[in-house]
Amino acid sequence: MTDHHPRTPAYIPGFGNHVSTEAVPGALPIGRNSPQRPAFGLYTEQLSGTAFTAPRHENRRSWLYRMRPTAEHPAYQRYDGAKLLAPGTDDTPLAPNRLRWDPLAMPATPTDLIDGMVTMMANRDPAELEGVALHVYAANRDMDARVFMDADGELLFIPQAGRLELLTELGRIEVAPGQIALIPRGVRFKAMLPDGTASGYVAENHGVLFRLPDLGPIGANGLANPRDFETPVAWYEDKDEETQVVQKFLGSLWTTTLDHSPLDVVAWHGNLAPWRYDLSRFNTINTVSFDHPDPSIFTLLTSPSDVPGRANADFVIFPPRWMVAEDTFRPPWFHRNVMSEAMGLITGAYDAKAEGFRPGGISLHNLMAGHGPDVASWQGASNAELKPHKIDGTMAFMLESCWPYRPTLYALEHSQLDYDAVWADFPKAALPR
Ligand SMILES: O=C(O)Cc1cc(O)ccc1O
Ligand SMILES: [Fe+2]
Repeated sequence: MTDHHPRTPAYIPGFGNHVSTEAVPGALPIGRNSPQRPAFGLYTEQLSGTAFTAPRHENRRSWLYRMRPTAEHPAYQRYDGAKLLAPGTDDTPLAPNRLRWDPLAMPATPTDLIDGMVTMMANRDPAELEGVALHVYAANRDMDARVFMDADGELLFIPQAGRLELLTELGRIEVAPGQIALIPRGVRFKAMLPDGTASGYVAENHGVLFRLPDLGPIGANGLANPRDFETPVAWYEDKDEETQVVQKFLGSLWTTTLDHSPLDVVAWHGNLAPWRYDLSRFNTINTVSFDHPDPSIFTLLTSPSDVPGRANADFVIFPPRWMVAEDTFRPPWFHRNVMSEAMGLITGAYDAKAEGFRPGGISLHNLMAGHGPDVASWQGASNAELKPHKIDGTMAFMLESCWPYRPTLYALEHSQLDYDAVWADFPKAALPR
């Protein structure tokens, strides 16, 4: 067995670039994708992220040069672990209530990332190639001799505590709380836990690939800048050992066993690849005059739907920032949104919720649910002296979708009791007599 581990992973900067990378000199064919006899007897495989015929500016695919073809595998059988991952959502009528959850507890027994994932909510059927799911994970064991792969969508990892080392077919990514990482649909990977334990969120996108939002009048720069995304260089392991593959396909989990590690891609080229991004690089833009802009100003990634301007999913962050608005109620306003809002908190406190929204927790405000500042935050912001103030030491995110979310049965049974109470007893306005 050889483990090709230079000490620190190396990365190539840029978003959606056409990358060429080889872990062994001479492994990557030059000037053609599919030579008659690839170097060293490697196998050529194209991995598509868009239809072959997608317009050029949308088209995403990579060519992999691997030690064995992915096609060589025994039949998949149902996987009976990870009982809380992708169990399907509850389809009894869903009450239009606002919901919130405390962080997931660390499992009492050794549990790896696959078995430590819990699906909290989802919308649409993955087979429709639309919608998103939000999962949380809490794990305390490396993925040993097994890999995961999701045929249902790309996976956006949002660590909350503990680093992850994601060993993927296309390279190694280290990701810490405060960073995010994306693994494209279909890419196999295993997660190692350098800190022993790790917890966080995973946004699963069944729809069109996440991309950077248009910037409109903001101009050519700002928000997440393309050069801050980092794609790993080629890396592989040469392991002739039994390896279990767990696959999520059409909302269910399946497994097969290989006699080797499928993380055996020695070289690849293309523009479909994993990446990581440090949230502190986000160039946050906001008002310097008055009023609280719509949260779309904080969009880091978007997955459009077929309706212009109405996202299948927007991934939005709420980073540290200066608040300077004059004569303005500065936190989020009261609102009812036709889009559905799932939120998580990576660290610190969120400016619309004085307490109860904890790092690692989740809130859900589905379409048309009245929400906004809780009573304590409203009181505080209404009476605050409006000098420049830095919201610091915090990072929240929102996975906003045009499709209403349905919580899983587990989520419905584990939500906070009486979340509604945070909006109880606002004083009535007093009109002039
Ligand atoms: O509900 C929320 O907290 C998210 C949110 C934040 C904001 O600044 C404006 C609107 C909005 O939905
Ligand atoms: Fe909201």
